[in-house]
Amino acid sequence: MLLELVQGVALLLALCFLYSVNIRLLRRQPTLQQLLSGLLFGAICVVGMLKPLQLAPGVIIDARSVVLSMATLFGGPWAAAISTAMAAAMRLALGGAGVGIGLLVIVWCSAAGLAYRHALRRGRVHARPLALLAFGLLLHLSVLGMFQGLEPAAVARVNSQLALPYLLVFGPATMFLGWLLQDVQRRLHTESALADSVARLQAITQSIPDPVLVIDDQGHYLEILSPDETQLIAPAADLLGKRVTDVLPADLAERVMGHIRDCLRTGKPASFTYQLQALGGPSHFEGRCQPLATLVHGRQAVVLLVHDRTEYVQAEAALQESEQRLRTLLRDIPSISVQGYLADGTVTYWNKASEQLYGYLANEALGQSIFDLIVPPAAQADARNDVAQMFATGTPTPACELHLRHKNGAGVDVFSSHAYVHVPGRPPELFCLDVDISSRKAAEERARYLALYDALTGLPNRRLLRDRLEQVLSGNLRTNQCAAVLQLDLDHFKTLNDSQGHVAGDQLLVEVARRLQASVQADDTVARLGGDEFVVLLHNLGTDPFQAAAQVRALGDKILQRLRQPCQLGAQEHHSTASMGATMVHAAPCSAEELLKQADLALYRAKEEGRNTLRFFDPVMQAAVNQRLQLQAELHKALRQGELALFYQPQVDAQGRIVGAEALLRWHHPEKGLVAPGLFIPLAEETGQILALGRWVLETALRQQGQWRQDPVLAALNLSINVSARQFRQAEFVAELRELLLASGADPRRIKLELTESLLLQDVEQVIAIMQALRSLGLGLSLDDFGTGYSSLGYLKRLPLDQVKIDQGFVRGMLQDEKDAAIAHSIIALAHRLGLGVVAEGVETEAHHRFLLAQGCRDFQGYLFGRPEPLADFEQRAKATA
Ligand SMILES: Nc1nc2c(ncn2[C@@H]2O[C@@H]3COP(=O)(O)O[C@H]4[C@@H](O)[C@H](n5cnc6c(=O)[nH]c(N)nc65)O[C@@H]4COP(=O)(O)O[C@H]3[C@H]2O)c(=O)[nH]1
Repeated sequence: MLLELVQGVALLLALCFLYSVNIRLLRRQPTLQQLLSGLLFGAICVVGMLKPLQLAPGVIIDARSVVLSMATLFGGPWAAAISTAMAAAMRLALGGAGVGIGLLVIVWCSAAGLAYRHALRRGRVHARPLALLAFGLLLHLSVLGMFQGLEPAAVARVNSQLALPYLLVFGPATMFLGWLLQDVQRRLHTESALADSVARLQAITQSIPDPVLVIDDQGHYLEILSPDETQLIAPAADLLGKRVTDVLPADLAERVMGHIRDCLRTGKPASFTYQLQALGGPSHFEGRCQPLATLVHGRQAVVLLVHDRTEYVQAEAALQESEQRLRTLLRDIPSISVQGYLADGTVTYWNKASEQLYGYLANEALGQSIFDLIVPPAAQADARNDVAQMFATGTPTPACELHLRHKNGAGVDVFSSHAYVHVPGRPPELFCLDVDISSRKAAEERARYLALYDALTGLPNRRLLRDRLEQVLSGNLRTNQCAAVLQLDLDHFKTLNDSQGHVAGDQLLVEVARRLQASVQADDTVARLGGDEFVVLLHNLGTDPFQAAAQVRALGDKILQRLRQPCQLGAQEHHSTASMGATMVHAAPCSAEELLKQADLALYRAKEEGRNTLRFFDPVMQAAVNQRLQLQAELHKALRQGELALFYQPQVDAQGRIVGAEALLRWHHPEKGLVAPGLFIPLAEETGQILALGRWVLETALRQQGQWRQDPVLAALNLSINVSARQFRQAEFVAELRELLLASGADPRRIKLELTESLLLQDVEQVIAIMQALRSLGLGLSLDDFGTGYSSLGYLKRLPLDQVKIDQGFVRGMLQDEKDAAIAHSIIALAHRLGLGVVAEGVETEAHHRFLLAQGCRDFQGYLFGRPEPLADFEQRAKATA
C-alpha cells in the first residue's frame, strides 16, 4: 500500500517538472499557461486514477487530493477548473461504489486549494513549508473523514490500514508539492525580474550619452559603452583589454589610477576632471568612478562614467572673459562714475571715475553708506525714499539730474541712471551710473547769469530790470504802494573813455555801480542798461505819492552827491557828475517799457537843463513823448506813401545870378499841411529814421541833378544836399553814393554835400578818410552852420573841404552885434586864406548883402534871393535869371 502511495508521489514530482517547463515556456502567455497547467494537473490526476490503490471494488485511493489542492493553490482558477473537471470526469468514468465520495473529495480539495489561494493573496496565511504541511494534514484528515461515508468494509480498511500512512504520505506530499511548485514559481519570478532588470539597465546605459567604462584594479579596460567614439582617446575595440597606463598620457594615467584605487579602497565614488586629446579633438572631461560590487573576471573593478564638459568649460571661459572685460570697462571707464550699493546704502562697488568725481578712494568708500558719502544732508530723506522704493519694486527710477557732494564738501552735478541687479543667491544691489555735468551746469549757470546780469558790474541788465519792474508793477496794483524808476547817466563819460581809455571807463562804471548799490535798500534794484546808463528801481515807498516823490527826490540828490565824490582811477583822481531822470509809479496802468521811457525823458530833460541834476517826469513831457511817438509812426508812413518832397532854395553869386540851390526836405502832411524839417529831422536823427530819409533825399536830389545835366540852362547849377552825421557814419555811405551817382547820371562836380560840425565829435581821422573818399568820387564838401559847433580851427585846416557856410545866426546878428560881424568877417577871411569857398546863408536884406559883399563874400543864400520852393518854381526862376 505504501508503494502505491509512493508511486503517487513520484507522479507528483513528474508533475512538478512538467509544470515548471510549462510556466517557463509560456511565461509571456499567462492564460495559455493556466489552461495548459490545468490540463497538466488534470492529466496527472487521470494518470493517478489509472493506477490507484484499490480499497474495495469501486473504491480507489490516489494522489488527486494533493494534485488538485496544489493545482488550484498555484495554478489559479482556470487550472483548478480544468483539472477538477478532468479528475471528476475520470472518476465518474471509473465508476464503482466510491464514485460519490470520490467526486466529493475532488470538489473539496479544489475548493480548499482555492480558499488557501484566496487567504494567501489577502495575506492572511503564508505558504511556508510548515503552513503547507498543516494544510496538507488538515486537508487529508478531512478527506479521511469523507471516507467514513464509504461502505463499512472499506471504512474499516481505511481506518485500520490506510489512515495513518495516508496522512503520513499525503500530508507531507502536499507540503512537498506545494513547496516545489512555489519554488518553481519563485525561481521563475526571480529570473523574470532579473531579465527585466538587465534589460532596464541596458536601456539606461545605452541612453547615457557619455562613455561608460568598466576598468579593473590593474587599469584594464574591461567593457566600454560609448555611443560616440569621438569622446574616447581611441576606438573602443582598440582599447578593450589594454591598460589605462598604455593609452593615456603618463601623468593623467597616474591620476586616473589613483582615483580608481581610492574608489576601490574606500568603496565610495570618486570624481575628477581632466583634459584629453580625444578622437574628436582636445576635450575636457569629468570622470566619476563607482566601485562594482562584484568581481569581474575575478578582479575588483570600477565603472567609470566619463562626461564631456568641453562646451561647458569653453562657455565658462567665454563668460569669464566677458565678465572680465565688462569689469575692466566699468572700473576704468573715465567718464562714467559707477557705484553699487545694497538696500541699506552700503557701498559694494566704486570705480575709478567715482574716485575722481567724489574724491573718495575705493577703499574709503567700500562698506560705507552711500548716503553719508555723497548725498547732501538736505537731500537725504528723498534719496533714502527713492532707494527704498527702487529696492522694494526692483524698478529703478528714471534717469535724472542730481546734485551730490564731493568729499571736500563741494557740490557735484551729475546725470544719474540706475540699474537694479539681483544675482540669485546674493542680496540685490543698485548700481548708479553718474556722468559729471558740473561744467555744463556751470556753463548754463553762467549763460543764465549773463542773460540777466551785466558782466562788468554784476548788476541786473535791462532784461532782469524789466522783469523786476513788471513784478513791482503787478505787486503795486495789489498793495497800492508807490515805486519809482530813476534813470541816470554819467556826464561826459565819453570824454573820459576817449581820453583815458576803456579800462579807466570800466573802473568808473564799476565804482558807480558800487556807490549806487550802497545808496539803496537791499531789495531795491540797481541795473545797468549799457554804456554809462543805470537805472535804480525803488519800491515800497508808501501809499502817499507826494511823500514817495519827496523820498525819491532826497535819495536821488543823495546819489548824485555820492557820484560827485572823486573817484580814484589808477593813479588819477577823477571827478564826474551824473544826470538823473525819475518817474513815479503809483497804481497807474503803465507798462515797464513806458516807465523806462518816462525816466529816460526826464533824464533827457535833466541833461538839457545843464546836467548834474535830477528831473522828474511830468505829463507835459508825456504829451511830448506821445507826440514824438506819433510823429515817428507818421514819418514812417510818409516815406512809404510819398508824402516827402524836396524844395530848392537858390544860391546866388556876387552879381545875383543863380549859381545853384540847396535841396531842403519838406513833408506834405495829410492833416498838418507842409511840415518844416526842423520839426521832424531831429526826431528822425534820434530814431534812426534819418537813414531812410537821407537816402531818399540823396536819391531824389541826385536824380534831379542828373536831369538838370541834360538841360543846357540848368546843367551848370550846383546842388547842395544836407547829410546828417548819422548818415555819414554809415559804413556803406561812400559805396551807396557811388551807386546813386551812377544810377542817377548826376555830375558829382555840381554836387555839394553839406556836413555839420557834429561830425567832428567822432573819430576825426576816420571822418577825414570818408571825406577824402567822397571827394575822390568828384563830390564837393561844404561845412554847414560853420561857427556854431565844436569845430576847432585846427581841424578845419585838415578837413578836405571845398566850402564853408556862414551860419545864418551870425548873418542875422552881424548888423547889430559887432561880435557876429567880427565872426562873419573872420570866417570869410579864414575861408579865403584856406582856399575854401564861402557861402553866407540867411541873407534876408540888402544890408546883409552889402555888408557881406564888403567883407569879400561872393556867394549867398537867403530869402532876399528866394525862399525854398517847389522844383517847378525854382526851375522857372533859374531859367528866368539865366
Ligand atoms: N529865417 C531864415 N531862414 C532861412 C533863410 N534862408 C534859408 N533859410 C532856412 O535855413 C535853413 C537852411 O538849411 P540848413 O542850415 O541846412 O538847416 C536845415 C538842415 O539842417 C535840415 N534839413 C533840411 N533838409 C534836410 C535834408 O534833406 N537832410 C538833412 N539831413 N537835413 C535837412 O533842416 C534845417 C532846416 O531846414 P529849413 O527849415 O528848410 O530851413 C532852411 C532854410 O529855409 C533866411 O533868409 N531866413
